[in-house]
Amino acid sequence: SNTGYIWNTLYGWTDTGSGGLLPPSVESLTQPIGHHVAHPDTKRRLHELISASGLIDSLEQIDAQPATEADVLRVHDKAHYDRILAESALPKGGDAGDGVSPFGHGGHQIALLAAGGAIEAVRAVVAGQVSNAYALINPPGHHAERSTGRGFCTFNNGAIAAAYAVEVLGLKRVAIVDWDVHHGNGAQDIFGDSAEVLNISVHQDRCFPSDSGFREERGAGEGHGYTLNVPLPPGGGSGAYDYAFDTVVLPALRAYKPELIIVASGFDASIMDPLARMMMRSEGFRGLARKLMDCAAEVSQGRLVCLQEGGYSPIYVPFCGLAVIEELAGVSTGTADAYTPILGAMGGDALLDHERDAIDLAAALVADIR
Ligand SMILES: O=C(CCC1CCCC1)NO
Ligand SMILES: [Zn+2]
Repeated sequence: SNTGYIWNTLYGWTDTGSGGLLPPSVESLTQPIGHHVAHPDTKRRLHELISASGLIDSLEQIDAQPATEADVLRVHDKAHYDRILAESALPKGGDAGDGVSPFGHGGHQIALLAAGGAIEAVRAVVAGQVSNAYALINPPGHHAERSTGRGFCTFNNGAIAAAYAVEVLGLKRVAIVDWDVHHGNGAQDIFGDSAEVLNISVHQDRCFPSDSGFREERGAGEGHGYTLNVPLPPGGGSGAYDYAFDTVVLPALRAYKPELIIVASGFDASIMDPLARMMMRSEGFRGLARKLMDCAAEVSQGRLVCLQEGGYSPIYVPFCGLAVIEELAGVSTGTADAYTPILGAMGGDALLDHERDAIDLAAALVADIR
């Protein structure tokens, strides 16, 4: 059993501009700054830790190929695709669609390479070339909707990969498990009326987008019941996430029996992340990966593909990612997370009553999955 790994130098060259989160503006006195929260250095540092720890020697490198227009148009409308290409041709590039998701000149090439990396990982896992895979792709995708990009996402990498698995590889049931701390609104928008893709999102309640991700959003028509949202109160750690996975995510996967599990793997639920208020540590993410691997072994012949989404702490994302990819590969490099003594002592891992109550309400929705 071997683990596929995707990285491309261009994923480290996305141009997130000179703002910290918003573009700099003299009018609003938002100063320019060296690193935008989504600066690609964070994900490049994860790649470098995978290399420096020696883990990379246990992984099978898979080469990303750019997604084609046809790949993108399975989930996005042509107007979105055409606008991204047009803005990418501008000297200073453009924006994915919400005004806070900049990309540089030629950025469409990197966005297509991210989507293509997701496709290649799914292709290799379904073909049995590797037993599971981690695609360290960038820019992320899970906020991108059919008609627009948003939340730093240009094309919905996970949705493009899921649609490829269904329409090209002929799979009948694909599950997307989104443990990024923000709501997986993109797959919900794209697959909301389909039972062929079960979309499960565990996220901080009303963090981003602040107006979606509620339990009541369950899909429509054929898709009713196949959108499953698990909003968590702020401040949750591994107690909340483990309980959410044990009582909602894993039972939903056992009921649905997907032929492939795609993970929208963001590390912005970590205690060090600037864009959310959860308290996960690297060992907590390792535990979620283990739970999904055990469930995949039961239901999807072990087929599990992790796609990088968010994660904004250049200090801590490397250790969260290393833990997950070590677990996928069944390898221990002996690289202890040096931050555990400090960050592990900050509390937040106990499951609190209000977290349990919120998760129990989502658990009731699993009954409608068949
Ligand atoms: O990591 C992300 C991006 C969230 C930010 C997008 C704008 C403000 C919050 N989504 O998963
Ligand atoms: Zn996120």
